[in-house]
Amino acid sequence: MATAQPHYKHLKEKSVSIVLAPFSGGQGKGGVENGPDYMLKHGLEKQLQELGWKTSIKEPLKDTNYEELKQTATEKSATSKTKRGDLVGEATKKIYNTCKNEIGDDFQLTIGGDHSIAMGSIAGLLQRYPDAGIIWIDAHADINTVTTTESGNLHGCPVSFLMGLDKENYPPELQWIPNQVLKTDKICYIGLRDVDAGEKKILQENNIKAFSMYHVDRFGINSVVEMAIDHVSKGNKDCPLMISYDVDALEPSYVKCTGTMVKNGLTLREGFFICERIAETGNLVALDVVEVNPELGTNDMDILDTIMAGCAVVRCTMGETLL
Ligand SMILES: NC(=[NH2+])NCCC[C@H](N)C(=O)O
Ligand SMILES: [Mn+2]
Ligand SMILES: [Mn+2]
Repeated sequence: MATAQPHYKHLKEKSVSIVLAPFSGGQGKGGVENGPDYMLKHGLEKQLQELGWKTSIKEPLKDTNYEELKQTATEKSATSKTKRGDLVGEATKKIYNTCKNEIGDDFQLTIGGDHSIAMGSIAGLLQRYPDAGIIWIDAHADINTVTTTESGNLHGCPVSFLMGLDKENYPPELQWIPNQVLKTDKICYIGLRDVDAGEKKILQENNIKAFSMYHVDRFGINSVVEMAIDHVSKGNKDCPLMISYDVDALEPSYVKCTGTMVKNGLTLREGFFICERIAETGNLVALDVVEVNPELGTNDMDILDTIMAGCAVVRCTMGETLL
């Protein structure tokens, strides 16, 4: 049976802005800033053109060398428990401004970088599509607050900052995030399996919808994706949708080059199916692909596997279907 070619009903034409976010300051490991470069070298732009997309590249971080700054940055700023708030604040604000002001009617494709960059991409997207639903694919909930974080790494916190949780304790550099730009009932997780105790409490107290690996096994990936779409769409069949995709959601035997691997993840097919099914709704307007870290590979095969998985996530989201 042939699947209909996905369409993108909110876009005027099949045109994509590829926002490069080569940033690693949201966590401690170097190399994740090279994710965009590797994915482009692997032919991502051409792959999109072959799927019928007009492409253009945006580089919000071009004028600053964040890697150099990261070397010299003090691990913790005096005002906050979280690390490198100054760098993360500055980088995500630039990504935000690009996503808010420079995408027009294009599809917004942001390539990380660590997951802290989603503060910029999601806040920016929600300025253009205030009702958009966010489907967050990840082994982690990334909803720690300044108070709950154990690692101090801001890539473990973007969701809480977007929701305005624990706002009194934000590092000053992250005060730019529009207050409560993301509503607690407009996000749904798939793939969770490593959630900190403080995060579990936040998820429960705020009634945030989450499908862990248990739910994927219990209901099957098809039902889980359906429930996720329904939850964030709130009965609107034309609700714009965004996927924020952390490649560590996938089973690490296929995706080894990522900074916080967790075993027992989604199979590649489950991981791709999520994107294909959401694309089929015609409501997709944006995607993040984050946490591809080519430097963590011990051999070329491992690196290639991870890059290929990242590129395949993009293609499945942007119209590649099995006919
Ligand atoms: N985007 C990620 N890979 N996040 C991992 C977060 C891990 C842990 N929960 C922390 O807050 O440090
Ligand atoms: Mn993760
Ligand atoms: Mn993540």
